[in-house]
Amino acid sequence: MTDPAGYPYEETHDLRSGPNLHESLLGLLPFVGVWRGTGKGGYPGTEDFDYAQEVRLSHDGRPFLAYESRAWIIDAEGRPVRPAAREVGWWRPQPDDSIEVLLAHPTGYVEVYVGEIDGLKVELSTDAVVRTASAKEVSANHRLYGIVEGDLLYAVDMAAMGRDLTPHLSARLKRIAG
Ligand code: HEM
Repeated sequence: MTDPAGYPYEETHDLRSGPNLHESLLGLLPFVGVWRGTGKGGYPGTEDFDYAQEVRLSHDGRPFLAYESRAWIIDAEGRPVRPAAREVGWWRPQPDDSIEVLLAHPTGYVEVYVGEIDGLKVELSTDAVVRTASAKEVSANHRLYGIVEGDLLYAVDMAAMGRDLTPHLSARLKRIAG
């Protein structure tokens, strides 16, 4: 029995169950799911690092995807060292294959991206990065996501601490559900 006080609508990362995918999300269908894998990161002046990450892209039948990501630093054997970046937000595809993405971070940033969906590729550039007074200086980010051999690959370039866009992250994630 459902909890009478619970939220009454279903959300899913699995296209075989739950509400029908809104037709405006058809171009993003290959991205819907739960993904897990590892990546490498770095930035000038900081030590390179390895990380693991889980990303969930889900929908509730409306014309946007819910996006959640949790990452953690790993050692050379893949063991967790400490929790790292989290981000949550929304992917909002538009009728002309452009896309608007909003992301919020616990490190004090809110980002608005604009970009393009091109087949199995989504390319995003920040239109605005707003940060709290205590956050480090980040002025722009660029992200490229792609489905390659069924995996979710991405790379992030970041303009921070007075630098232009410079590689910060790249990862390959495998579908673990959906
Ligand atoms: C998978 C996601 C991410 C991971 C695992 C990650 C991890 C790291 C690590 C380990 C560092 C080195 C210094 C430190 O430990 O603080 C770092 C630096 C930094 N990261 Fe990330 N990060 C991620 C995503 C992001 C995102 C999305 C942003 C911005 C919106 C960001 C902004 C920064 C900044 C500003 C620095 C400092 C650079 C400097 O001091 O020169 N990171 N990150």
